[in-house]
Amino acid sequence: MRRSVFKSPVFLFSVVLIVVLLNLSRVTRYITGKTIVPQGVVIPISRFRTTMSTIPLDHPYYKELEIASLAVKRASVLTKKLSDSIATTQKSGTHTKDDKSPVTVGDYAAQAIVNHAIQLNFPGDEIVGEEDSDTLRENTDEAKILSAKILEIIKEAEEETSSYSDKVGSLTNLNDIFDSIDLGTSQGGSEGRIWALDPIDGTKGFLRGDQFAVCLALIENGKVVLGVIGCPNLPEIILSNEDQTGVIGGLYSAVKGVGAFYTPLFDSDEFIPLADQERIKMSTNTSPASIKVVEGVEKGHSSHSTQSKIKDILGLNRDTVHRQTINLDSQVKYCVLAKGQADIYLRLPVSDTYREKIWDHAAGNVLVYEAGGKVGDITGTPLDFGKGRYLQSKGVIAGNNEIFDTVIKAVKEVL
Ligand SMILES: Nc1ncnc2c1ncn2[C@@H]1O[C@H](COP(=O)(O)O)[C@@H](OP(=O)(O)O)[C@H]1O
Ligand SMILES: [Mg+2]
Ligand SMILES: [Mg+2]
Ligand SMILES: [Mg+2]
Repeated sequence: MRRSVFKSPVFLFSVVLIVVLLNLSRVTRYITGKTIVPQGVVIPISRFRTTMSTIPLDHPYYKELEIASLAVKRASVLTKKLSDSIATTQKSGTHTKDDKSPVTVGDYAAQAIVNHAIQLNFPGDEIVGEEDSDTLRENTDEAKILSAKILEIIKEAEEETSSYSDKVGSLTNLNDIFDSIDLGTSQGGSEGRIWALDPIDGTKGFLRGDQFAVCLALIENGKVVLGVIGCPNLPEIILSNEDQTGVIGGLYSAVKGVGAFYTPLFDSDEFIPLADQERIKMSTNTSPASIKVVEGVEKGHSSHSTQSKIKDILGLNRDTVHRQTINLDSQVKYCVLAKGQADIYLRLPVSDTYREKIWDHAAGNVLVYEAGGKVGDITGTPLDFGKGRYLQSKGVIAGNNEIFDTVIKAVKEVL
């Protein structure tokens, strides 16, 4: 009997050869750990994955995102260490500013690190930063103690994150540190590229050992186009004030037109491209029985009594409202919202004259919009980041797209 052509060695060899050729890139990757793309260029696997994903490597602001993420990560490593030994920071590392608000060695050191990275990579850009070095340059014992501590903690953080020094640089003496802090004096405005930096947002939370965030945004011609928020103490899952679990430390990023993303903050000592991060989305919940509201902790920063009235009008039950309210310091509130773990953020003004600072909201703003939500002032008007160092509006309200208008209606009813 004639042997079937399908069983001939030549045929079987040809089939194996075709399969191998079709999977050449996989086979090469298996053997060498590298990937060969058709042009014969060898690139690392993580970059290959990014190229193949829906988010291209050449997405807008890729380099800005990489530098911002590394700088925020280094500042987060530094502030997390201080936060874990908060008793020492409280005692000798804190100064009270003229407006009676606290500033710590962590705020100064984080601002120096991030400003330095921006200047090194984007020397033509301006920076609106919260802090300045005036107090540190004074000839006092307090200034000397604070400055020595700042130099020490910056050196420590740089050593721990030395793998990214080629990208974000390093600071080795106090003069350079003071000059770097003072790069943050831009008056803001509606033209050009301006970074907004809050080196520690929620300093009061930081000093309690609670939530705080390192917040950096890029504003272009008055519009926020990129935001990176390092949340060193934030658990991955926030269900209520009592129920919070999962990995501690999150990095939240958004690029206008690309999306909003989450990745653990301390897992990796390199920049994770967005394609390898988790895309995050706002909720669509509008049910009064299950919606969650995020608010600040400090009663001096937002009116908790006005917020209670708004929750009443929205139909939250008085017996369960405490379980539906999550109190968190800093811009971590925007992160929890963007991740779909809460539906509304209420920040009702305590005074008629207070104007919010752009660095307190810029990064969170683009994060919420890119996750599919809205942010406005108490009238629902979008926040204008092109008016200088301050917003010229009152309060902040944010929510998912479905609920936002209803919340604004309730706010108007109460005010
Ligand atoms: N009267 C006030 N109303 C609203 N925000 C205020 C305020 N006084 C201070 N803040 C701001 O509230 C921020 C903290 O927000 P939250 O209360 O949501 O944690 C502070 O940021 P810093 O901690 O960076 O100084 C500070 O800028
Ligand atoms: Mg402050
Ligand atoms: Mg702040
Ligand atoms: Mg701050």
